[in-house]
Order: sequence, then C-alpha cells, then structure tokens
Amino acid sequence: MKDVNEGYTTEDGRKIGGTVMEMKNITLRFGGVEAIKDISFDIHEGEIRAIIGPNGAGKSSMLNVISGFYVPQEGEVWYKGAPRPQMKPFEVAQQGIARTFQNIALFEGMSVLDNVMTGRLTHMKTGLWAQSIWKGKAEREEIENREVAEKIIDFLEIQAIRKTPVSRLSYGLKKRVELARALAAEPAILLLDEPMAGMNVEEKEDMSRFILDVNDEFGTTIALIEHDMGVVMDLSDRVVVMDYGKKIGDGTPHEVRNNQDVIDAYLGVAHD
Ligand SMILES: Nc1ncnc2c1ncn2[C@@H]1O[C@H](COP(=O)(O)OP(=O)(O)OP(=O)(O)O)[C@@H](O)[C@H]1O
Repeated sequence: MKDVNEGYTTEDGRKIGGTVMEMKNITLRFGGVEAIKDISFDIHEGEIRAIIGPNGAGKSSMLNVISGFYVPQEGEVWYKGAPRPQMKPFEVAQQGIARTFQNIALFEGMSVLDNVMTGRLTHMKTGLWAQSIWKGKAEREEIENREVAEKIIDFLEIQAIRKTPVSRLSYGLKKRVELARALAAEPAILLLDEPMAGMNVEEKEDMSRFILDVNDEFGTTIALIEHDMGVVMDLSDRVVVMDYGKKIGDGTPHEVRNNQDVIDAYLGVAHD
C-alpha cells in the first residue's frame, strides 16, 4: 500500500525527501457550505509547503483536516505511505504533527519555560501512578524533557525571558513562544496557522528567519497557511493556492506567481 513519491531538488539546490503526507480528493462541508472541494496535494519530507488563498478560501478548514480536528466527508489523508484512520487531534499529535494557532493559545499566567514544557506532553510516558512507585524513571524523563525545552528556547533566542509570564510579552514574542512550544514536541510535521498575522514588518522578518532556521537546523517539514501572498513566497518551496474551496494553483512560488487563475483570484479581492 506504499504510495511514496521520489524526492526533488529545490530551485536553490536543497534536497527534499519523498512524500510524507498526501491529501486525496478531500471534500469538507458545513451544512450547505462546501469549504473544501475535491482537493488533492502532497507534502514532501523536509520542505516548506504553503497553503495560501484569499479570506474564506478554505485554508483553516484544510489545516484542521490535516490536524485531525475536522473529518472530511470525502477523501483520505495519507500519512507516511498509508491512509490515516479517523483519529482524534491528540492522536494525530502523538503521530508527530504539531501546530500553532492563529489566535495565540498559550497559558498566559505561566512562564515561557512552563509553556514550552507543555509541548512535551505527548512525549511523557510516565503517568502519575508510575511516578509514585518509580520516582527515578519520572525524574529521568523530566530531565530529558527539560533539556529539549531549553535547547529550543536557546535556538529561538528567548533565553532572556524564559522565566517571564507570557502575559507580559509583546505579540511577536508570544508568537515565538507558541512556535517554541510546538517545536518542543519534536514534530515530524509542523503546522503553522498564519504565523505572521498581525505582526509588524520587523516581527515578520524575525518569524520568517526562525521558520527557515527550524527547517534548516532540525529538518522539520513545515506546512503553513497564510492569506498574504507576499509573506510566503520567499519562504516556501512549494505553494498550494485555494480560492472558494477549490485548488487553483500548485507549484513553486515562481510557477504560482505566474498562474493566471491565481493572479485573478488575488486581484479580485480586497486585502489587508
Ligand atoms: N465551523 C464552520 N461552520 C460553518 N461554516 C464554516 C465553518 N468554518 C468555516 N466555514 C466556512 O467555510 C469557508 C472556508 O472558511 P475557512 O475559515 O476555512 O477559510 P480561510 O481561507 O481560512 O479564511 P481566512 O483567511 O479568513 O481565515 C467559509 O465560507 C466559511 O464561512
């Protein structure tokens, strides 16, 4: 049942692996509204894959299908060469798919470090019962989790605020802490929901750099959604373009930018 394609080489000479995830003929309806209409695309190991489209195009719905939050009425999600059975979002997370949210979803009263540690939950094997009878194992696990969290905090340059409650941070830093928490899960695929939304130019540049660094340093496969086309073009290896629930373009940023359907869709709507 393997359905893994070959890898490819990007325009700037980076080697990308084979298919790690495949959306096959996905249709998702909310009552009479078809949010996703028969869409297929793949995500390769190690690439940065963007899904873009104007407001209401169906991007969030697609991200929610990937993360297991929505179950499509038609189509299949294939992961690592096999169809993924219907599962709950936490089970999808346990399979190595982590995400950030468009509206920051951090524990505001907790420190940066504690928030990042919550990203390790899917890796914690020792339950409360085991902890009470086998303290050593729980302690070892705690130390390992702490090491991963600290490594990511260093990598994203947030050491100076590791003890600061999240409520006191700027918007841009909160977004970076959210990225840190998702990375703490050491995901195979990282899903970013409009990572640059609401940011100023400097914050956008910082976030772009960190996304590229994460992909480069950890080899993490990244799928992100964004409605601002400009933001993702420099960042992405390949781009899917959605409009009114349909896929209207799929290819390298260069190919997509020169696609007439994409140009029309973007010229036809107001942007913020
Ligand atoms: N839970 C829901 N119930 C009913 N309709 C929904 C629901 N979620 C999304 N929709 C509809 O599905 C369509 C696609 O919405 P979606 O949020 O996926 O688009 P989007 O591209 O992410 O938009 P944006 O850029 O504004 O976030 C829209 O018509 C929307 O109104």
